[in-house]
Amino acid sequence: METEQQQQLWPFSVASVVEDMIQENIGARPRDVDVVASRKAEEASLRRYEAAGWLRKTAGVVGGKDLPAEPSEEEFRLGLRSGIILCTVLNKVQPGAVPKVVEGPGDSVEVPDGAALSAFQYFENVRNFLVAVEEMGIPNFEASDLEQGGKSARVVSCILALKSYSEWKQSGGVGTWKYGGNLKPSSCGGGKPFMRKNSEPFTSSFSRMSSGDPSSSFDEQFHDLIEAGGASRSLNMLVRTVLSNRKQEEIPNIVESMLNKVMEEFDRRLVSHNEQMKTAAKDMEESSPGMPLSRTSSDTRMEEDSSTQIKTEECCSYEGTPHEEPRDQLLKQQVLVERQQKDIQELKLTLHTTKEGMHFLQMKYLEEFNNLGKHLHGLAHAASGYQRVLEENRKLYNQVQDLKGNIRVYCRVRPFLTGQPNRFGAVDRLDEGSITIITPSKYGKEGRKSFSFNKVFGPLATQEEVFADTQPLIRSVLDGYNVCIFAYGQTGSGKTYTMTGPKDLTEESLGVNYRALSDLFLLSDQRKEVICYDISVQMLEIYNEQVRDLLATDGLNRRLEIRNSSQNGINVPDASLVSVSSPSDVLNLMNIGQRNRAVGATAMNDRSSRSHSCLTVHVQGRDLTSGAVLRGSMHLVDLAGSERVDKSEVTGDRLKEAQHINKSLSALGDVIASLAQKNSHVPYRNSKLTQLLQDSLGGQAKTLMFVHISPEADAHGETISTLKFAERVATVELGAARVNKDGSEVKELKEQVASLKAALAMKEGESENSQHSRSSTPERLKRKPGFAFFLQLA
Ligand SMILES: Nc1ncnc2c1ncn2[C@@H]1O[C@H](COP(=O)(O)OP(=O)(O)OP(=O)(O)O)[C@@H](O)[C@H]1O
Repeated sequence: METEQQQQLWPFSVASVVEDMIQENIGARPRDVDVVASRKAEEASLRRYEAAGWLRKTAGVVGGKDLPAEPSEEEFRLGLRSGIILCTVLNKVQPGAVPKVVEGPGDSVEVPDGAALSAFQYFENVRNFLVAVEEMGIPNFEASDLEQGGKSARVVSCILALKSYSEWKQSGGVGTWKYGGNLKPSSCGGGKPFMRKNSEPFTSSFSRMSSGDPSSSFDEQFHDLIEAGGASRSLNMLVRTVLSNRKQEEIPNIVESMLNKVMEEFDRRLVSHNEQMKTAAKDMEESSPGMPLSRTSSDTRMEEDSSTQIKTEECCSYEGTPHEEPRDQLLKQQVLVERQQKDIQELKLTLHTTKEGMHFLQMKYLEEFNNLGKHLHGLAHAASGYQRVLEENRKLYNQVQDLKGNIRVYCRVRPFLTGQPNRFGAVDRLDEGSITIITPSKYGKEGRKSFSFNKVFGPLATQEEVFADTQPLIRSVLDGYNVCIFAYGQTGSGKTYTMTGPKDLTEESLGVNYRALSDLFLLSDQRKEVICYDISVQMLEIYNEQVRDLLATDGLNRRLEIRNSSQNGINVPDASLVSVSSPSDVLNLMNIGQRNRAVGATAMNDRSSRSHSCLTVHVQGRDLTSGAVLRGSMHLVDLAGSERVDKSEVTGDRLKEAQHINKSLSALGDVIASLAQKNSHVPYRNSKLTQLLQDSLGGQAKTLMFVHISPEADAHGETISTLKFAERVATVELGAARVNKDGSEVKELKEQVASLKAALAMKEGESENSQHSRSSTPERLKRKPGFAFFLQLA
């Protein structure tokens, strides 16, 4: 029972430790045991035959008995049991060593009572022999070795030692006789041949075992020892095999060292086991902090119990001498079992508490998970709400843009160019929303004509101011709307300046194109957490009603087809589409495009363009939350010069170019006017220009046109025709905007009435000071607000 409990508590047993130790330190392995045993048996036989042969030769026929030449162990033992042969031989070697040999009944000797000599009488022979041999310093044996089950090997050793002594003596007996070079007769006297060092408790106990019962052999004692520790028979065999290989006199030291190693190993394993127990207990405590585990005390008890168990085990296994009362041992075992049971109960309780703790924690986690889930749900709801608000915001923003008018026309007056004579200007007056042009009179009297726009920019307006009204539309592009920005005007009126900038660009002089794209990249970057944008660019030219790719790198000037209503908003799929990620990318592309643009000389401006150029920016945004895709585009169109062509001046190619330009500009005007009037039919197909921009004009699209005016007086004609074109577009749209803007309509009407009154009053004054009115400085114009309304209404 003790052994079972030990095995339950400890992951090893005394037997396993001994077995491991023997295998590790002595090197005997179970599979070697058979080989070793048979070799040993063979050697033992040979030694026995040698001893028997020498005895036969020396003693001859003694007492009617003779030893077989090659006796078995049993025959050998029986032959010598009477001690007669032994004493006879000894007396021959050392005459008088055994003064009186008790003879056995033989042919020549009559036993008086007819019975065999008693065992006691024979024992006298053996004892006399052993005493004599001992006195001679020859290793002897136990009398019991001649009995059944005794060890004949020691008897053989003794006889062979005697033989060696005899030979030494026969050879003259010079020097000190030594048997095998390791016999120390003096240390083996007193009938206690197995003296051991007594340095440790365990070895002392073993010594006591050895000396306490002389009749018990080492093997029996060791067997007992191992059995007490729960050893198996195989272990016993293993130890026997290891020891039988040794000389008798070596065995005590071997056993001692072996057992020392066993003890060391046992201690080492106990320490490591205790460490493991401690670590496991620590892990348990860490896994359930705050639990009422009285672990420290439990641990301490465990350690105490462990040490108790070590002591008990030592006691039972090694100190269990025959002197110790079995009752005490039983009591100790009972105490041990009780303690272990108590510990098991405690462990069970701890386990139960831990389980409950875990259950509690599980419930708590579940509750927290649920709360988190609710939070997450709320957040998701809020996020979708935020998305809805964003979407709403987008719509409202673009509605505001709509209210401002989907088609907006701005007028920009170029300053007088440096070096040009500052002749009488064509512009009589301009204010924020209108411009008045001096019209040459048929009858020599000047007239005035005024035009209204969403905004009028004077000669001093900066590029930044001009762009300011364009800026809101950039956001619309990112919201998925299409935007068209046109620069309209006669050659040299400043179209390229507005759209691109002057030849030598500075930060201030950067045109609408660059600024629009800069804003586009800036806004897309600001939204990158919400929407991921891809921005790519195409640059096309329409020259003589043919569409060409200005970014073509193969040098081929292919004519491209326009395909409307494409899925991805790209109407000219064969044109180069270049992905861009910064304004400078776009600037480089614009430079390439500009170089490729067809430029022809005209009488008015040697670098004026006779083609429409269109920089198209395609924007595709993917909402990172919903995955929804938005597509918007922005066309930045630098139109060809709008001047009328005097057939007498240009012919041939120039004339052809001019006709195409006029036709396409007129088609553009028709389309915009139709859209503004919300006509059911919009004549997109009348020109390549309107075809190209079909998807970006009308509907939700926003159109912005910069109408450019040259201030020179000799540009009267062109200016008037330009303004008429612009007026056609702008007036319709402005009217529509007024009707649409319900809230502001009354206010605007009131303003109109006020302006009308003011204009009437001024008209009266003007007729009086007609001379003064000829001056056309902007300052003067600005002093007369409302004049534009008057003229427009007139
Ligand atoms: N607002 C302005 N301020 C200063 N200079 C200007 C302005 N507008 C135009 N210019 C200058 O006037 C000249 C003609 O302008 P620009 O080339 O832009 O005209 P355009 O209408 O594009 O002509 P074309 O139709 O031939 O391309 C250029 O030298 C330009 O730098």
